[in-house]
Amino acid sequence: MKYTETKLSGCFILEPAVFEDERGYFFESYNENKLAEILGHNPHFVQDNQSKSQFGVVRGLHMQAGDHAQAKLVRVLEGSVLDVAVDVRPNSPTYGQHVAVELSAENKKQLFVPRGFLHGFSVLSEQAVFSYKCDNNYNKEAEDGVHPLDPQLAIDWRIPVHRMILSQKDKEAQNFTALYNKLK
Ligand SMILES: Cc1cn([C@H]2C[C@H](O)[C@@H](COP(=O)(O)OP(=O)(O)O[C@H]3O[C@@H](C)C(=O)[C@@H](O)[C@H]3O)O2)c(=O)[nH]c1=O
Repeated sequence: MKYTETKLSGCFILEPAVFEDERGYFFESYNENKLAEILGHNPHFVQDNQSKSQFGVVRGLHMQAGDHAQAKLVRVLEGSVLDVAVDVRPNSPTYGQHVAVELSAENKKQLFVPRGFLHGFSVLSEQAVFSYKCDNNYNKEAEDGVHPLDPQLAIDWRIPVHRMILSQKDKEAQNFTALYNKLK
């Protein structure tokens, strides 16, 4: 497995070794020991999620607060997405910075998003099936987020604004300053 730490400490791009032969391919989509070696700690994943979305969908930016914070190991089973992680760890030197990585069924890349990050993705292909592991359970009351088009974050989702499809919750999400004031 190849891996690269992004400019945001603890946030890693993983590239599993893919074995191809006349039947197709094989790869380890998750290996606890290898991941623990890369991260230097062993996240205990307790929930797997899967969603399907059409072109232009932007899901995010989401997080769960406090004791309900979640680290996520994310990948794409069908299509391609631009996956975005924003560092909102209060004392982090890269606070407010983000990384954006194209994840696809084709490139089989994964992103490990630590606790204390906002996370979201946009769908670049006609459809995309997105899959992720979480190290803490879903808790509706602990959900928090920031509008994906927040001007301070200035994320290029690589989708024309008039084609973006957002949930009602995401359309109504607070701005980055409001989250900052809550977390500080
Ligand atoms: C996230 C989640 C949602 N749900 C329910 C609540 C709601 O009725 C329905 C759809 O939820 P949402 O609109 O929040 O789904 P979605 O916008 O896909 O939310 C997800 O976005 C990505 C970017 C993330 O990082 C995830 O952690 C999660 O926040 O599914 C669960 O039952 N369990 C869960 O873990």
